[in-house]
Amino acid sequence: MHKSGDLTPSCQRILVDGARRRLQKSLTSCALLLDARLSSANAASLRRGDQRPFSTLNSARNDTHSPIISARFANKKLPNAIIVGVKKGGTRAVLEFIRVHPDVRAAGTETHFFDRNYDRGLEWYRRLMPRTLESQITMEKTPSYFVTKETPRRISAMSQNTKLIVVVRDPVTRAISDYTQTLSKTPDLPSFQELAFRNQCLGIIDTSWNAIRIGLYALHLENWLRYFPLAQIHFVSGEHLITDPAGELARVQDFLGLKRIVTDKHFYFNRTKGFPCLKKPERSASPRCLGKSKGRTHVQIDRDAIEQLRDFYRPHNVKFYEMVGHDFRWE
Ligand SMILES: Nc1ncnc2c1ncn2[C@@H]1O[C@H](COP(=O)(O)OS(=O)(=O)O)[C@@H](OP(=O)(O)O)[C@H]1O
Repeated sequence: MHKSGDLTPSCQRILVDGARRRLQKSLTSCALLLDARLSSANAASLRRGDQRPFSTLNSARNDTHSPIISARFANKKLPNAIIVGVKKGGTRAVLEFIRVHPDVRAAGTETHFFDRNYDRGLEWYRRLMPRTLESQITMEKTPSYFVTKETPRRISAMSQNTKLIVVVRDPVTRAISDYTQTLSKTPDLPSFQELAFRNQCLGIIDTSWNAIRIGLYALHLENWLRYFPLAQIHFVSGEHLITDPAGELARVQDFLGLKRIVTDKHFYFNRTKGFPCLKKPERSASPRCLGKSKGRTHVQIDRDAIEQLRDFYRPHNVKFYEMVGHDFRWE
């Protein structure tokens, strides 16, 4: 056996590093084993219908398990900020752009926790989140939240401090984008006009059609303001997001209390795509644009129908501008 005094400093370092690696390895396998045991215990508890809030479950764990386990579990946090809408507003772009920031980690897929999966409980939701350091914020995006009646109350029950981001876009263009997406999945869909109007000659809009209803931003916002102050909701212009992504991202970073790290240096305009793209997305060194379903060519809608929709939305838009204190200029 060596005595450390017999060895040169570089040999000592090699021995220390080796010991540290072995220790690290055995701690990791120990933690993985316990992690697996806890996962199955937790799955059993969820099968039993254990719907206790996360804080209760977590503190129960902390009572009985080692600091290694607490650390492993503590690093999946419930989101601090959520992009709650609007569908086809540019929500994917905002999430992909903001997650370039080193202090942001995000769930990749839409969780639909607060609208479709609420019964699964907060622990299920937390598990969908990425692991984060204490200094990092956790985010997710599910655009349907903005128009789901129960969502504001449910998010405020999780945390009244949750920061909310809404990407808004001209409701007429948004409706056409929404229709274009549905048509791509359902080719025998009735025409846009058939769905948008109860009576096109009389200019009567069918507000029960989701593609129309989602664009009534003032109406939906009223519901959010019952649970959150306006200052806790940040609105991104879907139009500016395309023409000036760095400008919009600067405001998003300010709102989230982050240093402005995502800047114009992160974007380039891809002429083939016709949209701004990232030079270096999260965890990748090569440039990337959003997928084919983002930035589709829209179905052509006749001018009269568009004018009628503009007339319909105008008072709703004005009300929305007044509520948020910003004119988005959808004319
Ligand atoms: N950089 C960049 N690249 C591609 N697309 C961009 C970008 N910025 C904003 N957009 C706009 O995002 C629209 C899709 O919005 P969402 O991501 O919210 O759609 S979804 O609700 O998640 O389906 C999508 O709508 P369509 O153009 O109608 O396809 C885009 O206009």
